[in-house]
Amino acid sequence: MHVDPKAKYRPFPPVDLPDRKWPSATITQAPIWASVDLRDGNQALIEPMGIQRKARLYETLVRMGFKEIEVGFPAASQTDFDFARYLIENDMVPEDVTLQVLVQAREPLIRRTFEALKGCRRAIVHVYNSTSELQRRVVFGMDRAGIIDIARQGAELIHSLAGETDTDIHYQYSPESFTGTELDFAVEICEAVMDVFQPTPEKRLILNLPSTVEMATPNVYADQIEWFSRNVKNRDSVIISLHPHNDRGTGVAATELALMAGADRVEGTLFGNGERTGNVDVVTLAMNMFTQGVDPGLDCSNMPELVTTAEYCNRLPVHPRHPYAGELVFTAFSGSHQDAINKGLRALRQSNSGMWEVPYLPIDPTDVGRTYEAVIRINSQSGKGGVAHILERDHALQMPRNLQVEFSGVVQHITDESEGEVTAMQLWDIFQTEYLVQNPGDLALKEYRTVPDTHATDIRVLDAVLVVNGEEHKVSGRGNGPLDAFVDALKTDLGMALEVVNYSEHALGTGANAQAYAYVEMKAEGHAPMYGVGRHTNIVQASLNAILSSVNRVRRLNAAGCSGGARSTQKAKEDAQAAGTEAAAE
Ligand SMILES: CC(=O)SCCNC(=O)CCNC(=O)[C@H](O)C(C)(C)COP(=O)(O)OP(=O)(O)OC[C@H]1O[C@@H](n2cnc3c(N)ncnc32)[C@H](O)[C@@H]1OP(=O)(O)O
Ligand SMILES: CC(C)C(=O)C(=O)O
Repeated sequence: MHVDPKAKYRPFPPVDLPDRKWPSATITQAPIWASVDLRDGNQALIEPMGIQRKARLYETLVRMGFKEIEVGFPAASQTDFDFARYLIENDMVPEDVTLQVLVQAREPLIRRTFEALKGCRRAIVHVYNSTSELQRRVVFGMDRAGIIDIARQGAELIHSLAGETDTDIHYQYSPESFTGTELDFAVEICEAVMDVFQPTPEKRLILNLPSTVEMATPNVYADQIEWFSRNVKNRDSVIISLHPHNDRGTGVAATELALMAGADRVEGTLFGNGERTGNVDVVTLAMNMFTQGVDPGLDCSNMPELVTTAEYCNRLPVHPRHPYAGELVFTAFSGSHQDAINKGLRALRQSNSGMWEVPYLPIDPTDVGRTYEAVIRINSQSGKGGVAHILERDHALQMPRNLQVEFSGVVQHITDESEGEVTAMQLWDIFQTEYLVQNPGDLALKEYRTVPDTHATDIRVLDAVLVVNGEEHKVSGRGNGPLDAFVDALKTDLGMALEVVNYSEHALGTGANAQAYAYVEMKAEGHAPMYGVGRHTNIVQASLNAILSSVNRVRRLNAAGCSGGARSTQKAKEDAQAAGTEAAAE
């Protein structure tokens, strides 16, 4: 059924603020943060937290550096009441942390809230009532004056109870559904509440302007906040607080623009848990500041622990793509990204500027307690850079470029067929199978010796014993060095034209037992150049092994009836078996 959106929804009217200032502002300092995980986050859960889960989350919030924490709605549920008591009676509120509690502007609920706070050193009592045109009409059936009366009466009772307690009470008022409230009315009702609480620059009233439902583009929220901030009286006696939700998926953007518009404080939750699409995600906000060089004043350096705690307490998962926190957000599967990351990380190691500059990695994963290990992962979208990165990282291989190209073709063939990921361990297995491990029918070098040629001073003779399928035979060749002589010996033995196209080597570690790797690119008759890789404590033997590795790969292809360049040995065998040939046989 087609729904005509024009017939059902109307556009949000713009705010009349032609000289708006916020578009030119930048965020240069962190706001006052208030966590509402234990209240707004909790009230939206399928299974609300009990005391034990609340306590675990509370302790995490304190460790992160939150100084204001809304711990519940004590008049609404016994658990929330008991939790406030638990924190107070067990002296779990650090000197610099203030507990905040929410209450509707209703007398019995307010009285019960003050009971929950008995013995608390300092607290923020947060009172709210809905002010939007829609709620006035359909929920409360009241005009503006009636709604102001609810707020004023609630504030008066709170003010009077605050005078009777030893707790240092701070006040917070929310014109709930602020984004759906006419701005002049929002100012009017807030000023009515200010008249009751009489805030001063020394003891400011928190005016929390919630985007209870996100109803418009983020710039509209910023306009609303700038308009309010300019028009409310005694601006220096109020703290303008944001409480954004995320219905349009732009809660973070709206918050950032509203901070540019002059807000002082932000209420939100870890990873954006909360009603419907959630409250604004304070972790993303904090990390967005961090990555602009602004200290957010919230410690997110152990992100895995924050994720584990949030998932445990909320019994909801954090999405693998969640900014800064998701399992996959520091991972690249695609080839060109891997290549750029690999080059960026190398350039970073060589630079000493200290500035983070790696393509596709907006932040250093170690800043949030993640490692580089999982940055590059391999599937069919991956290229040579990623493959080379993992083999260098885990096995210190310095693969020449052509070998990278060749081997990534082998890997891609496998990942294309499996449609899955190849782990770092599997990648190493594939590499070993392709280049380092003996297959049935492969030639192995048992021993060799070189002696100077009696006829020419610059020529050496190499005699070697090769083993194939357990049987030994001798080969001999001449050349201007051991490699050359070994290739000569193999040409004669196999009756095959062979030529070394490229050669490189490197040591792995230092000392007498250090291994060396040799990489030899060989051209065999009827085949594209193919690499061989050899490993040994003796560099000459490593090179000879590399030559044999390449020759063996050619022989496997020949046995499978194939010619060409990089192909998986496994695949060649499968093809051969399918064709009724015994690939591995001599
Ligand atoms: C946007 C937000 O997140 S606001 C926070 C919302 N959180 C919660 O609601 C979770 C906890 N709430 C509760 O457990 C319950 O709603 C309670 C215990 C607080 C109240 O329960 P009940 O007394 O059964 O009231 P219920 O919530 O069903 O009804 C609301 C009544 O309070 C009135 N009301 C609602 N909000 C307010 C308010 N902020 N101030 C004054 N009156 C209010 C409504 O108009 C309605 O009045 P009516 O009975 O005359 O129609
Ligand atoms: C009580 C208020 C601040 C609230 O939770 C909201 O508007 O979302």
